[in-house]
Amino acid sequence: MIALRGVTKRFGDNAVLRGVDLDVRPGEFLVVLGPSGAGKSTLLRCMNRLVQADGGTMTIAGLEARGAARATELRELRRRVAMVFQHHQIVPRLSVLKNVLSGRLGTMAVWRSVLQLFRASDIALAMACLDRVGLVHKAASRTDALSGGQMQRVGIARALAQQPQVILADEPVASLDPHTARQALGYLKQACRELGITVVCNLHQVDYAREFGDRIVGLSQGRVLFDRRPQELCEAELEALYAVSAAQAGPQPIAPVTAPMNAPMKDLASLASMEASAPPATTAPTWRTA
Ligand SMILES: Nc1ncnc2c1ncn2[C@@H]1O[C@H](COP(=O)(O)OP(=O)(O)OP(=O)(O)O)[C@@H](O)[C@H]1O
Repeated sequence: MIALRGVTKRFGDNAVLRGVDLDVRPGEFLVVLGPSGAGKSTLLRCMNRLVQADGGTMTIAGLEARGAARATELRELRRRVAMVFQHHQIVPRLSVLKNVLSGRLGTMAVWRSVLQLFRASDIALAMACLDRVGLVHKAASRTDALSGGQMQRVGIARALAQQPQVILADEPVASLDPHTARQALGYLKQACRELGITVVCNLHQVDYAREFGDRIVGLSQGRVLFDRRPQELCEAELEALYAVSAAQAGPQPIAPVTAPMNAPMKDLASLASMEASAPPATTAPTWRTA
């Protein structure tokens, strides 16, 4: 489902990804562990083209990366690959249902999405996704009336509403208490098991990685340090993974992320325009239907 070969990315002098090779099978739940600054978020953003990789090849959900991306190819990628973010990126003033429905925008004509003319089948699907995360009873509530854990479940329901082949989850439980974190990861894992969705999930918590991951990859300084099944992962490898960052122990400024998905979304119309917009033309790879 996902095959990365020699993926590189640098920001100025900072070589963030230094030749990442990675294979993820369909329906697998892969956890990426690594110290702060290892390049975990950058890796996910390269995978769905929020950030342009400089080099290497990527095949994700049947789309192959070579050359510059066209808007239609990017739109197809965004349809097949959903994102779940640490801060959910949902629209607080909208209802829970409308937030989940925004996961359908990539499948709609732009004029329909601007007018928010959702089909009855989209609404039924969104309700089914809310049911999956135990939030049907909140469908009509304003999203800003929910708890952090519930908001993250809305984010997961929105990703599911996209009917994606792949979900990329970037530290989805970093702001949640242990109980709600396990609950959210449980819903993602369930999507893997029951719907066959492939999940790549960045985490900081080794315990959760062992509990939920089918495989755990350690990323350090932009390279894969290990690739293990949870039961194979040993303490020495974990120590090596985090020793690098301890040795570096200096302030590491996190530059502002320029990708639009990281900015708060104002309304569904802005979501629609995001879906339709292409990234700036660069020398980076394009997506082709395989
Ligand atoms: N848009 C950007 N412009 C410049 N540098 C960036 C940008 N995005 C990330 N970086 C840099 O890339 C490096 C890796 O950042 P990234 O967020 O991918 O790491 P991470 O492993 O996800 O860290 P964390 O666990 O703290 O989120 C950092 O040094 C960061 O400052």
